[in-house]
Amino acid sequence: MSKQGVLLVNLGTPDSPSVKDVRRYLDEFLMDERVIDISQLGRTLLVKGIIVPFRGPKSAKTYQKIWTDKGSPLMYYSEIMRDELQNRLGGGYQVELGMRYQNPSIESALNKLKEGGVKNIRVIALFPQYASATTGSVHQKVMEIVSKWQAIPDISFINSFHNDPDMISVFAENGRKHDLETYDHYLFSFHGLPQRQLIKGDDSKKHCLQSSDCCSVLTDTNKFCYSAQCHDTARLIAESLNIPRDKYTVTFQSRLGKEPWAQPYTSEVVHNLAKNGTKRLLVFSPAFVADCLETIYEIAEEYDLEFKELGGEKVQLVESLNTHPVWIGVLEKLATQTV
Ligand SMILES: C=CC1=C(C)c2cc3[nH]c(cc4nc(cc5[nH]c(cc1n2)c(C)c5CCC(=O)O)C(CCC(=O)O)=C4C)c(C)c3C=C
Ligand SMILES: [Fe+2]
Ligand SMILES: [Fe+2]
Repeated sequence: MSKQGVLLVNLGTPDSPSVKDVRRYLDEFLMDERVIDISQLGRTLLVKGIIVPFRGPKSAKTYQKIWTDKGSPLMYYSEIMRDELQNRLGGGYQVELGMRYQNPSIESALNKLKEGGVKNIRVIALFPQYASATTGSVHQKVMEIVSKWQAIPDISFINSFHNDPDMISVFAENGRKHDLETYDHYLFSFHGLPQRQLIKGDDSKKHCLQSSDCCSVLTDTNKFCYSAQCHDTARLIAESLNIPRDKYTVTFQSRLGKEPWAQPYTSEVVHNLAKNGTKRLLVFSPAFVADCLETIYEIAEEYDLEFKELGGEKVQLVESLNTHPVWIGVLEKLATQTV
């Protein structure tokens, strides 16, 4: 009997923390028209002329700080997710891992599934909240590759899983490991997105960024809004930990460039909280399923340092889903559920 195929896709990471490999990674990543969604000429000048040459060496230094003897955290956690999911699903399934940028490529993972003769493919982009720049880009790439195959099997895509109750419970459990009541305030810091992309993602053109709270409450009409899905994830984690609404803030980090991104910015909120006398800050980062540069370095090191310089005592990162068995159970559910 032929197997069922599962393709897990994460963002990707450089092959090594060398300047050359980081530049190659940034080039592929930022030349994606869904990530920097401006004209081809504008993107080429910006990415190849400015970001890759200048950001490459700076980024390489931060990658060197988080690199371990097992490699990039994003990669090794993703590999364990693949192996653990394969163990859970057993011989009736073939699970492969692809990265949207760099290695292993989505194409190589899809080819393994083709060689394995799978009868169908379930694509799971490892981003809880939908954004065109992440999940959308993964789905486009898969469709581009598979559209060239002679025999195209049944293919299904998971759009998002921002409110999965088991995923929420893992973030909550990881939060509880930190003596919640010893913190003055809690942040839910999500990866940012240019505001332009939020507006573009609203097909109705009636909701995103049209009023003060339109991107902070998830409804039927803005169900694909990245910001609204992030707010929903944060609300669910906060509710399961009994964190009152005035004790937490939803923020967006990792802004690139000068144009406006989803707000408020994590860096500004961290600064304001420190200046207003907040001493201990617990930070969840539920846009990521695995700890990576953006959590291990940006939150746990950079924000912690800046917070302390302004009078705060501690910015504590809550660990990500990583290899938690309940999270692997979520993947199993996403791989087998009827869509
Ligand atoms: C215009 C630029 C970017 C957009 C839009 C963007 C969206 C986006 N990214 C993630 C997840 C991750 N991003 C990571 C790193 C990273 N992101 C950008 C730029 C944009 N991201 C850059 C330039 C980098 C590289 C690092 C740096 O130089 O700062 C990572 C970490 C990868 C790792 O190897 O650890 C993740 C994960 C999401 C979820 C998202 C939109 C929703
Ligand atoms: Fe990013
Ligand atoms: Fe919105």
